[in-house]
Amino acid sequence: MANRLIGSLPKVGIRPVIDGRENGVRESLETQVMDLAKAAAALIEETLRFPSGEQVECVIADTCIGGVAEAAMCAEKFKKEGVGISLTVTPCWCYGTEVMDTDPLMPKAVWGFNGTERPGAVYLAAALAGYSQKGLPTFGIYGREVQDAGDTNIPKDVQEKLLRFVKSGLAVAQMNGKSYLSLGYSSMGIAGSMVDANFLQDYLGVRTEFVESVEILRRMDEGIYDEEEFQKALAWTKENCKEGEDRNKPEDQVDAARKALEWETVVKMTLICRDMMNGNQKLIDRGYREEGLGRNAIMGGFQGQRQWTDYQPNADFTEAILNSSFDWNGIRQAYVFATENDSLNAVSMLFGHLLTNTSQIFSDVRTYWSPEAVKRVTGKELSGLAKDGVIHLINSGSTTLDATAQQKDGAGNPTMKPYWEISEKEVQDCLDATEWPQAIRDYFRGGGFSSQFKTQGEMPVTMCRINMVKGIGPVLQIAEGWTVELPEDVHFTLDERTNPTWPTTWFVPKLNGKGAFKDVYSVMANWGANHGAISYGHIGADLITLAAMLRIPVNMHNVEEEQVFRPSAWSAFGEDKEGADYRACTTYGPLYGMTK
Ligand SMILES: C[C@H](O)[C@@H](O)[C@@H](O)C(=O)CO
Ligand SMILES: [Mn+2]
Repeated sequence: MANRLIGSLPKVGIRPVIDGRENGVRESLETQVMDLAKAAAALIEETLRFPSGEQVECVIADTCIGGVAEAAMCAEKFKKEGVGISLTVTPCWCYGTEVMDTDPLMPKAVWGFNGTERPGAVYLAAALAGYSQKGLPTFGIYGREVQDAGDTNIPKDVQEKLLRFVKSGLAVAQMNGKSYLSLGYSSMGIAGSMVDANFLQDYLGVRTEFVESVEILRRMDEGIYDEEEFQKALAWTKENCKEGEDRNKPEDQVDAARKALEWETVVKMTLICRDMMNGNQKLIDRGYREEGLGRNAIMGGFQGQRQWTDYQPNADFTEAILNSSFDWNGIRQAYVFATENDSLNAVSMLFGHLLTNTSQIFSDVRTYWSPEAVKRVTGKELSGLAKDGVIHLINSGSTTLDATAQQKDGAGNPTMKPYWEISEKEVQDCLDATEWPQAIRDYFRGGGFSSQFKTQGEMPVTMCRINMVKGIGPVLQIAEGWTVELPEDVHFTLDERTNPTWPTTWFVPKLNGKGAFKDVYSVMANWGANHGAISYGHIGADLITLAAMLRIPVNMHNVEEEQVFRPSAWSAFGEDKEGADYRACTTYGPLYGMTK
């Protein structure tokens, strides 16, 4: 599937730099230097893909770069090719500031080959000194073990840093120039839904498209959606989205005709919200060119509660389907679509999506259950990973159906996969593991249908959240952990106490005995907002690298210190990594704008 956003996907520029002394030195190194560049390109292209499924493409400079002229020619080529991040590689001494990449917006790294025949590491240190001196924070990569000259094998520790840098750098480059579609504005006074357009612009290069929810009504009333697709989608929905038990009070329950109307409405809402994000040629063909162009949105948010949901069916179906890796058109890249228009959680979901290529979970961080409290209300002991307590993650709406954990990895473990690895059977299993009870009319007077499931099985996951703090700006918090499956009777009892018609994920954070991670309770007590974005896998180290590129300090994480990979300049801000991170982010400020 092709990238559905306007513009081409960013490429990885590789800069083989070399000692410029001709008549001997340079000639003796040309092959080795270029071979290193090719080895790095091969690793990246063989390993990484975009969320759209497209291959990551590397562009190597036409020549080795021995001086400023070749550096300028390389920069020119990168501009023409749409390069979004740069990786400089070399095994030898080069002339630091003469060959550096001076583009202030380009995430950059330097890999200094650890070999002693030529002083690659000395160049690395000199180059990083230059980048620090010029205010261009750059990642330094240096393998732990000495390699023999001409060895183009990339050691595991170098691979890990190369790929971490490239994944995070490509995430930065993919966000730049795209939009956040804000449908409606503030929801129930949730601070994250008071969309901060300056944050999105200055830190991510993302513009905010504010659209009133009335636009959805206009398009429904005037038929500005693809009728043929609507019929197909409605039939698929009736076939695959089974209504669950109506848990409304009898006096709030509505008849079959009203429910049928609500199903039609929520399916139309899904088509319309998707069209608003990324357009639809069918609308252009019918003369609705402006609507058909879409808003180039890489993420979106639906205000939902209140106003709209006091009047119209809620967007739980829309949010759940858009966030999933499939719909009536088949298996496809997930969208990033937040409920309650929580734009900060949308950004957190987008980070996870761009780093893992998988769909995302949006949850309230709802309840901490201690083993004692569970015992008190269920009579049962928590055990296994859950033995020290669990956190109930649950929110109506925008959790991907992939979070039913019906997809399996090679070893048969529950997982959430990039869409191109998901089978038709797994899609059906995800759908069959989900029911769609009528929305609770106490909350959603206009009705609608909520996705109801529980995450079945243990999966490694990472919950993160961007929080906005006046006086600092954005901060990021990260909690790696696992989903757990509680015994059915325990799950039922706990779930019934809250909103059993919504999707539940039981979460256990990885504890390290320190600070916010000294116990499960402290993780919840230190969570900075009502929402968290949850992604498959332990991706905390990738998130830390990405945050540093964006100059967003990390206020809480449970990633092992040796995995923390930030630009080399961060070490100049002090030995205490957390404080240094804050000082560096404050010093460099947001990538695309100014803080004041
Ligand atoms: C009670 C509110 O209506 C729910 O939506 C609440 O659980 C929230 O999701 C608030 O973030
Ligand atoms: Mn919520």
